[in-house]
Amino acid sequence: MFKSGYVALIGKPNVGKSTFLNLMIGEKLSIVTNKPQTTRTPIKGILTTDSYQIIFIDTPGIHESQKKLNQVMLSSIKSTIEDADVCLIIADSPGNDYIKNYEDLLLKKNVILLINKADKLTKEQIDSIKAEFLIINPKKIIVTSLLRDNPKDEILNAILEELKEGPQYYAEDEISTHNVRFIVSELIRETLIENLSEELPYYVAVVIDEFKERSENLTYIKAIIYTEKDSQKAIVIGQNGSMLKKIGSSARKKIEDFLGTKVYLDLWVKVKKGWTKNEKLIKEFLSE
Ligand SMILES: Nc1nc2c(ncn2[C@@H]2O[C@H](COP(=O)(O)OP(=O)(O)OP(=O)(O)O)[C@@H](O)[C@H]2O)c(=O)[nH]1
Repeated sequence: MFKSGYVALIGKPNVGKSTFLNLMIGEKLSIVTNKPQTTRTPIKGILTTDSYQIIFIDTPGIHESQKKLNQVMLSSIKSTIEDADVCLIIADSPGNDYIKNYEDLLLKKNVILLINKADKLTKEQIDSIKAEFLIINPKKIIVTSLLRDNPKDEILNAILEELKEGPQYYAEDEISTHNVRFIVSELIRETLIENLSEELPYYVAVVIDEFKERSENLTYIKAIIYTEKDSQKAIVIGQNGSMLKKIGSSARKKIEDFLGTKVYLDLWVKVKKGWTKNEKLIKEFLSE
């Protein structure tokens, strides 16, 4: 019997959703950084074997803020939960009040609770996390450290127990339905996050403007970094262009690793005033 289904990854910012996806899929599909809320668009990772196909959807970290940008994220989380066969909630500390907002939706779903970062948690903390999630009645609770342990098989078995017989939705060699351009734009955004101070990355969007395979060994990529204000543009560029140069060289190496070719990366910085408050622009910038 061939099993298949969609698994939604849910959790607060920074709990380890991207680390999880990378562990399960083994490819750098979703960006991993130590700053919260770096995942904006759901990313699908696909795991296919002879007997099952699991499609993971990475949701943006759940956030309480009412800002426009976050409202777009919240509705995307709810629709991801609705469409999912299994909901995998990841928590890394007590304080998960947000779950009450999703109680009705989640009670109708097969929920697996993954308590991550056990390497840093006390027994009391683990118990209080478990207690907080009782209201949504998880089918299974896994306590682990995604970084220290290798819980891939344990998690897979828990997911497979909840999945039903189903078709193979995607070809075996597809690991993501996101196109290469999107992954490249995420690698550039990851580099921006690594290099800029706390706040700024949330006002920055990356759009791939040109993507050309000049030869078998060389890819030309022109990417535009949009900021909200002139002052932010100046920070991204840095003194005499030093910051942009640093970001460009570090992002280029990541993209070369990912594509397996040499890359000519042409980075431009432009100001799009107030884009994080404009729903149309948010959708345009964050779509695949
Ligand atoms: N100590 C410890 N740290 C971990 C573990 N798993 C993940 N981390 C770290 O937690 C941080 C956040 O991990 P991510 O995978 O980016 O988290 P995320 O939930 O995808 O974050 P956003 O996409 O920003 O919401 C990174 O610095 C990880 O290295 C773990 O088991 N133990």
